[in-house]
Amino acid sequence: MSITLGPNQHGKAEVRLVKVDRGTTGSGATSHTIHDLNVSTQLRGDFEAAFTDGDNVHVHATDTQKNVVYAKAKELGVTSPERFLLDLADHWSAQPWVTGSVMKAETYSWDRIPANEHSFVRRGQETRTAVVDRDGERTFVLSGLTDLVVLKSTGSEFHGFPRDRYTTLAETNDRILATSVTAWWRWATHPDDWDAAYDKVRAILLDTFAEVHSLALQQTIYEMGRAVMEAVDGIAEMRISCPNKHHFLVDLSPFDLQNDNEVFYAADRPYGLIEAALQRDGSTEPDAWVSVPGFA
Ligand SMILES: O=c1[nH]c(=O)c2[nH]c(=O)[nH]c2[nH]1
Repeated sequence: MSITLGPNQHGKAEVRLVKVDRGTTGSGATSHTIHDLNVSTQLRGDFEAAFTDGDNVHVHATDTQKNVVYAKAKELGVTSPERFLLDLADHWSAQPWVTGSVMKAETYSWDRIPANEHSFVRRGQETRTAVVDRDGERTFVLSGLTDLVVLKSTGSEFHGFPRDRYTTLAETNDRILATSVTAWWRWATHPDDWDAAYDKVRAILLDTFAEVHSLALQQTIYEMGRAVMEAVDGIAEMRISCPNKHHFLVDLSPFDLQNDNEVFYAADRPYGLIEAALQRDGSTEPDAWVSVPGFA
């Protein structure tokens, strides 16, 4: 009996690429565009020996394939996913032993937050939530939202934190700030129009995220909650939970390319998790929060 190797391929799956185009508008303001892709590459060709003999002489390492995604984003830009995938396919067709490739991309769409030219909300992501908890005479109403994914491509810094022998994080005065907001707010008095109230809170959360020049996600969260509670009297308390969706600048120097804050690796884990409760006049109703998961 002989066993033969059939079709095979190798590549890098789910390369999370964020490319920021920092163009300018007619008014001279800088208008950013986000290209947010999840790219997977596969190569086919004369690669049997790696499978049958462990001979890697022909293998284009999947790590190299990942690097090509980031380097081509810088060299050629990302105009459309199709154009970008064709560019990747062209690159690999020109390499030895490659006879074919499969390049795939998922693209995530972002809508601009009207407040400025560099803040975005991910399209069609969020869920509106509500809890009514009645116990005898008492009724608590919580409104909320989850998975409100927002990103700003500038206007965020993080520095001044303590350093010791375990600290490696570089200080930055210009980073991407991205998070997925989960927020709850407790009503002390009920609004006349629940839907309008929800829209108002959502809009304030987005505008504040966009407008606050952030020195930490902590500060942004607090300002978002504060702005809502200052604008909407009936809200007595808020709880906000935000993962810090880290975007790491890709080091393109090994490829003799400069990365001017343009090409990022969007890490999905681990992530920072920043949470805060805000109270009007320092008062809280702990019983109201029992059925809301995830907050300390
Ligand atoms: O906004 C931030 N807050 C932190 O507490 C923190 N910690 C970290 O590593 N990066 C950040 N960013």
